Amino acid sequence: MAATATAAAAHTLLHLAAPSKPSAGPPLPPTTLRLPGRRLARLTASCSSGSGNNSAADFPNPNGILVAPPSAAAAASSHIDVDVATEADLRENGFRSTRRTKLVCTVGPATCGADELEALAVGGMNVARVNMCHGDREWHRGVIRAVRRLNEEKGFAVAVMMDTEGSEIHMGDLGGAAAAKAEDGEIWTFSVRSFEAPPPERTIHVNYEGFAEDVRVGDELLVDGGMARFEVVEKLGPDVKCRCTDPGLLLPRANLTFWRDGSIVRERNAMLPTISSKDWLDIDFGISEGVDFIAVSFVKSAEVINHLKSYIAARSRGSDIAVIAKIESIDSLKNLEEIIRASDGAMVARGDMGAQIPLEQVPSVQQKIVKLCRQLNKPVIVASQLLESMIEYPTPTRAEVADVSEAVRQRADALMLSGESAMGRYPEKALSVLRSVSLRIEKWWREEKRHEELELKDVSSSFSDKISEEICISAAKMANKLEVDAVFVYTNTGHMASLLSRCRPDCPIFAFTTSTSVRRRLNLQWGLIPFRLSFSDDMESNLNRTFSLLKARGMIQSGDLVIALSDMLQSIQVMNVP
Ligand SMILES: Nc1ncnc2c1ncn2[C@@H]1O[C@H](COP(=O)(O)OP(=O)(O)OP(=O)(O)O)[C@@H](O)[C@H]1O
Ligand SMILES: CC(=O)C(=O)O
Ligand SMILES: [K+]
Ligand SMILES: [Mg+2]
Repeated sequence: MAATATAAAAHTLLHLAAPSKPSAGPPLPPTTLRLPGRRLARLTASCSSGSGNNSAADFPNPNGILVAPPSAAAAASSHIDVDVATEADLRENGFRSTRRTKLVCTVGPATCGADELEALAVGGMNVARVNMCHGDREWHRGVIRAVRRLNEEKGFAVAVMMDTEGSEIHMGDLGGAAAAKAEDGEIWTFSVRSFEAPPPERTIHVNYEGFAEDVRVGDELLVDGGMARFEVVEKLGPDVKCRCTDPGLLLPRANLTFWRDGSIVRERNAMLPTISSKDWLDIDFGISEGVDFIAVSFVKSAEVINHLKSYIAARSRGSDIAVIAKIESIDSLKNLEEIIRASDGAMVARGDMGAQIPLEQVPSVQQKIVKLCRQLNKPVIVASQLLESMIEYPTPTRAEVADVSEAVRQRADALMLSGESAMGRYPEKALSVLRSVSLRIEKWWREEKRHEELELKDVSSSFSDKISEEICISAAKMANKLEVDAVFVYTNTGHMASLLSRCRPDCPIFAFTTSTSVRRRLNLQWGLIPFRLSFSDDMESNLNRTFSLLKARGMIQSGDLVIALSDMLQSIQVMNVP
């Protein structure tokens, strides 16, 4: 095999040495890539020049190697698409120390500029989230396109997630104000009337028509699950007068719940649709902008997920958008398993969840959802308030670091920043805290050789899928016992890569796929390093080509021990890189 590998390497290198564009530039020494920092940004900034407005134009990556655009399938045989942030991580830290936990950043006013987005990508953002609760479609379009441009021009593979607004009860947008402060004893008016901006003083619009009818004098009104509390003192037609009993900050479009005798009141509001008419328009927008994930807020049942999935299948003609169920309401907890089975992944949306169940139940619910998702082979994101204090301060609290550590220790696929990256003062610092805490806990876990005693139940329904599942379980065991450097998986749909990720092996998983969109979606899953590469069903030649391409970029070395799997052949091989 060594002989063929050398021949293949020579063949491929010939291609690399003769790029079709003179602009490829001289190769840069690998040591010029450093994470974190702005250096990479400046280095790659020149890459965009000359690509004009042709988004599919070839461009040299920082290593001087020509990288194929997604559409250049014919020319792709000697190309491999690698995320520049991951490549730098691999070069700097080696296989064993790459980060396994994925990072999602909510993009907002603090991070929507091209430079800020690039800084997040350099800092390890795997998925950019836009929240349709805030901003208008034009704003979101700008962000989605900026992320795409970053990927095309600078070699990142950041996926885009659109999060629906949902139709739970919430306040209006405060007429443009960033926040309002409610003080103890003040009387505020919550009204279903619409107001010209700015609304009268101490007046809040409520989006739910039935609000004034459903509440009763004496009810307790909670803003964002307890950021501020009010007691209903008087009802006057569409207006409800409330006295502030727990002072706090009111943020635009904050969630509202009302409580009676210690229980949350869910009368007609329980009948609100999960996907409102505005959400459907947003979903159409997301489909046309080609987002990778749609996260559905306030999911109540599996039915709504199935409905959305068939809508997407009919609308998006082949391009696959993954549907993530946000677990944040009492109903979603009641129907948890069927919802997760129907979805392509789940989010533990602790913000609203904490407003619907007692706070002390949130940690155990989180653990339960993370475990269930792992069993059902669905990626899971732990979200909200991970580093809340970093909205204002440059360092996290000890408790926040402990919370992040716990989510990493539970081996959630991904962690998410909300306000910290959307409107906080230190988005890059917050991301770097997630990154360093993830790396540290993952390392500690490996050093302690803690392979948790999670007995993985069968997930596959077809016999062929069962074979893939068993291969992945065996490969992960072998990888741990033989202490291999990486598992390579050649996968068309990404399924075998996710089955491997589910086993949470000690080494990273290099997932090779022919599809740009599959590659972006795999970016949400634990331990996967997705590459785009065209390959055949001849594993010998796939491996030789991959080895020489990765070696040429300094990402692997002769002698590295690798296990290789393929979902076409359902094969498993163990070998040293020649
Ligand atoms: N596109 C945006 N424009 C303006 N502000 C935004 C935007 N996205 C997020 N924010 C701000 O960041 C805060 C946190 O974002 P986050 O996405 O967690 O929203 P949220 O209102 O808590 O809703 P959700 O329950 O869907 O997470 C928001 O309350 C809002 O103030
Ligand atoms: C993320 C989200 O929607 C929540 O925590 O409520
Ligand atoms: K939302
Ligand atoms: Mg929410």
